[in-house]
Amino acid sequence: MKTAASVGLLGSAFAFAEKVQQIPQKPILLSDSCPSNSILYNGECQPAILGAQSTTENIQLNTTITLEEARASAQAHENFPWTFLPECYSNENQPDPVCVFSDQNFAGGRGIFLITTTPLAYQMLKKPAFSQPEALSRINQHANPPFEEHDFPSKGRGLIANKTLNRGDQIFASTPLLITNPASYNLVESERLRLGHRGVDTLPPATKDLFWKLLDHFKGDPVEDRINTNAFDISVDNVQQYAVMPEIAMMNHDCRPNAAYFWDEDTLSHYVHATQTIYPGEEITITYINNERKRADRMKHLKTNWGFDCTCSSCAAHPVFAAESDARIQAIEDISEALNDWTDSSKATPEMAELLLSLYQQERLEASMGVAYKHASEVYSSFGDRYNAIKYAQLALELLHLDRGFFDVDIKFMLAMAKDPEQSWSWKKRVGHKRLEGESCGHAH
Ligand SMILES: C[S@@+](CC[C@H](N)C(=O)[O-])C[C@H]1O[C@@H](n2cnc3c(N)ncnc32)[C@H](O)[C@@H]1O
Repeated sequence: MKTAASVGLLGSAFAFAEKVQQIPQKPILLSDSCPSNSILYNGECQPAILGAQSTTENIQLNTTITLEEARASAQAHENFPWTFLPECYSNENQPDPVCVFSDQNFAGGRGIFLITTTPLAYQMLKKPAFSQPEALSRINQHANPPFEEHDFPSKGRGLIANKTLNRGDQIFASTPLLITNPASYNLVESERLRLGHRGVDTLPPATKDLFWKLLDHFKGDPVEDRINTNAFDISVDNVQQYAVMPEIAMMNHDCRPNAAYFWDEDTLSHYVHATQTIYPGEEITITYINNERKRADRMKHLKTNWGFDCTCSSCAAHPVFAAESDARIQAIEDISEALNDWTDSSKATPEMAELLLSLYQQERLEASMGVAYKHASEVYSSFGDRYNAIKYAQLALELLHLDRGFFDVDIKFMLAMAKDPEQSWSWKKRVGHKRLEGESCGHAH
């Protein structure tokens, strides 16, 4: 199940933008030992920003310089990490300036721009994605993709498989064209938009084309609209941000998807893998939402946050089938809760976990089954059943990796479980618990 902290399509940022108050500015002040408009980097004060002090009515654009001048200024400073002198804005609501930092050399020349504060931008430079270019050797390999673009009448462009994909096959792994910090919504709208436009202007030409090819669903400002339609919710150093990867932005939503994605903070990359067999001609889909909820709730969420009427098969199902599906979703929630009960009065049994797995499969929720396998592994462990605990830990590991990435905490637990269930905190925790009549014994075998 996707949590609030995991990656997901943006949507909510659009709603958030509407609520932000726009208030007058304050002069930019930087808080290190360097003079204003500079930053301590590599032991030297370097020009960090090209400042513009704002007012609600009027941005003082006369303080800005052309892109070529910004490039020349950046080049004039040895070891300056950005291709252009960053442009920044601040105000009372956002005293820490928000700037556009652009690096055209990032990811072998694909480029990237960050709209964020100076400390966070420089923090990002420490990631292997920036500091060890070889960390990206498996990323952005988009030659001979296993899919083709296709136009769907009800939902626009999407991707269809052009070869059989098996569970675990990588569909792509991409770095973002841009990462933007929600703090930018504290700026007055015209400044926020200006940073976005400036950022796009700084991208290398081929990457800029990828940006302009993106869908603008809401038909507002052309840059912000493309960000709102296509951005994913990501986390960098525990700060929630939004990122646009043009490849995954071509994938449509399905409440019962056949692919899953995760964000890897070290490589600043977004991975997409098949979670089941996908045959040539089938659309490759992801979910934009937590899809373990009832149909009306899913449809409302997609309409409110993404502005579209979901047309996937589980949204379009006959009311009778939709009601059966909703009942299974309710059962998934109830059983998961029962399996999570580790008190002495817990009613959890391995049979319950088997039912949970069956419900996930019946609901075609394979992409998020990792958590169900984890429940199964733990409940078998709690009754001292070593081999079933290992079997389900192995299955959990595969699916959790595909859905949550390399460093998820449950992955660590399942790795340990697969190795030695006897060392798990859950081992034999429920041995001796009463099981319902007709069920097999609750003792270790
Ligand atoms: C990230 S884009 C996906 C690619 C998009 N179809 C395109 O042509 O570029 C998200 C947009 O695709 C459309 N879309 C995605 N999934 C859909 C679905 N299941 N039903 C209807 N529209 C969908 C909506 O317009 C949504 O705002």
